[in-house]
Amino acid sequence: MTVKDILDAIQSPESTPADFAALPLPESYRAITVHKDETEMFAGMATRDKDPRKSIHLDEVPVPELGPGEALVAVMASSVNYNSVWTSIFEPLSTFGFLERYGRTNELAKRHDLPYHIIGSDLAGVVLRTGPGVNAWKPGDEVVAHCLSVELESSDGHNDTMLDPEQRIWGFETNFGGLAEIALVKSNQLMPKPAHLSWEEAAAPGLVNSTAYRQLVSRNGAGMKQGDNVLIWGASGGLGSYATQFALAGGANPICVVSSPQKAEICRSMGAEAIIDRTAEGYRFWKDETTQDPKEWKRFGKRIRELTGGEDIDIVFEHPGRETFGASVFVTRKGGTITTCASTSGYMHEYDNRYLWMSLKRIIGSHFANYREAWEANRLIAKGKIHPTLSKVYSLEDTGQAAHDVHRNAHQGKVGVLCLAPEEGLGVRDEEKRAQHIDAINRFRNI
Ligand SMILES: C/C=C/C(=O)SCCNC(=O)CCNC(=O)[C@H](O)C(C)(C)COP(=O)(O)OP(=O)(O)OC[C@H]1O[C@@H](n2cnc3c(N)ncnc32)[C@H](O)[C@@H]1OP(=O)(O)O
Ligand SMILES: NC(=O)C1=CN([C@@H]2O[C@H](COP(=O)(O)OP(=O)(O)OC[C@H]3O[C@@H](n4cnc5c(N)ncnc54)[C@H](OP(=O)(O)O)[C@@H]3O)[C@@H](O)[C@H]2O)C=CC1
Repeated sequence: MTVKDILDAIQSPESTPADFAALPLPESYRAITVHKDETEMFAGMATRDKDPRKSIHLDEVPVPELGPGEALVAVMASSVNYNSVWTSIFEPLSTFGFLERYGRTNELAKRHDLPYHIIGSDLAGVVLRTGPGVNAWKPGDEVVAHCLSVELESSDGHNDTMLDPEQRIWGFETNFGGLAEIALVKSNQLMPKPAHLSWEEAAAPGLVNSTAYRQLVSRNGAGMKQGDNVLIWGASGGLGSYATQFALAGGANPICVVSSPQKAEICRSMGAEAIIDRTAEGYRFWKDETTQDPKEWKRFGKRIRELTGGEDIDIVFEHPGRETFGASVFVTRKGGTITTCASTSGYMHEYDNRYLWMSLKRIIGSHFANYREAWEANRLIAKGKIHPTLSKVYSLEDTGQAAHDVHRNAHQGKVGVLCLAPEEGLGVRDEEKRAQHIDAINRFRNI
């Protein structure tokens, strides 16, 4: 039995759940990994020069043992998230520390502590096997998986599953991730695959869409409302391309920040009107490595007022971090919210706290999404209210190049990876709904 037999079953319209259940599992499969004995390979290099193509490998690995409440999924497609870039450059920490820590928690979790880390936090595919106690899913189900892995043995996470003390991001803080032909997930990560999308389109939104949903829309995040002015950094990037759609769909007014005319054009085609090209306008929020320039914050704020008819920002959708955070706090209106989920340009932020307390602003930390938020975010994709922003699609072999593109900010929207799927465009089950949304689905393709 090989993965080829699994693919044949998936591609045959006659396959039944019983056929999938009867398929023997292969002994091994191909997976994208980083290696524990290479964690020092970039020591001393500048972040920008660390090259994921050197640290990312395609290996043949054994199929992991299946535990209670878990599922093995045949992965048709996955996508590149920035967390895989962080893993591949071993910043801010080597992710092997996460696997070791997880491995110490219980007997079954020891499986995750290996000398290789199979990365990837998105997938679209087909359930192969479910472990004891799984009733909601069965072999043959077409699924996507969100990346929240929780144990839920502590009451801390019972109201909001992101608050579980054993909260981990699958494929980043756990092993057996989605950039592979087979993945191991907890069955509570599974959600129905949107029927009008191909495998690679369905695999693209998961992580960033759910994150943007919590950070911007959910009451656990900024709780955006109609008419809000929302400043969106990287508005055509992974997170930003979904934040922009949520702002537009929710009756808010996105002020999109991008770094090229081409990216400005994509935002315009999504329906945004207020767009700032940060490269063309040359903002330099830092005079040097240690000194910010409040005059530049003001110039940026003035530009926002020009675009909004004199209004300031209700919500900042933050993730660049150190480079932009001082400006983000400054341009927020009295009582407004800065919501942050990352620090791509540096995590030691500096801002003028007088503008925060005197104007009663709030900073909200946000991370991925709880079970329910991830489900709601996927539901919006399935309903055709929010669309994938897939631009380019790579083969599993070329994942290193795909991660390199994202690291260098040479990509648009989301970058997809074909795992078992032999070509793009497969897996669409609802052609009628697809036809209704085809322009939006293809908006980011091949740009
Ligand atoms: C969905 C996608 C998401 C993304 O893409 S996010 C971007 C990628 N992710 C990242 O870059 C995040 C990477 N993660 C990290 O950098 C680290 O993960 C953290 C900095 C978040 C945490 O580091 P840690 O080493 O896990 O935690 P500590 O708090 O620095 O150290 C743990 C020790 O500190 C003790 N401690 C914790 N809180 C307190 C306290 N309040 N008072 C005193 N001690 C405390 C603990 O007990 C423990 O101790 P003991 O080492 O002895 O076991
Ligand atoms: N905590 C969480 O749950 C999550 C955190 N993240 C983190 O969020 C960050 C962004 O992820 P994602 O959106 O997928 O990445 P992308 O690279 O796809 O998009 C980020 C965009 O931000 C803009 N940007 C990058 N650097 C700067 C800068 N110095 N100043 C201003 N704008 C900048 C760029 O757009 P442009 O050049 O057009 O301005 C870029 O396209 C990563 O660090 C990631 O790890 C992501 C998802 C979930």
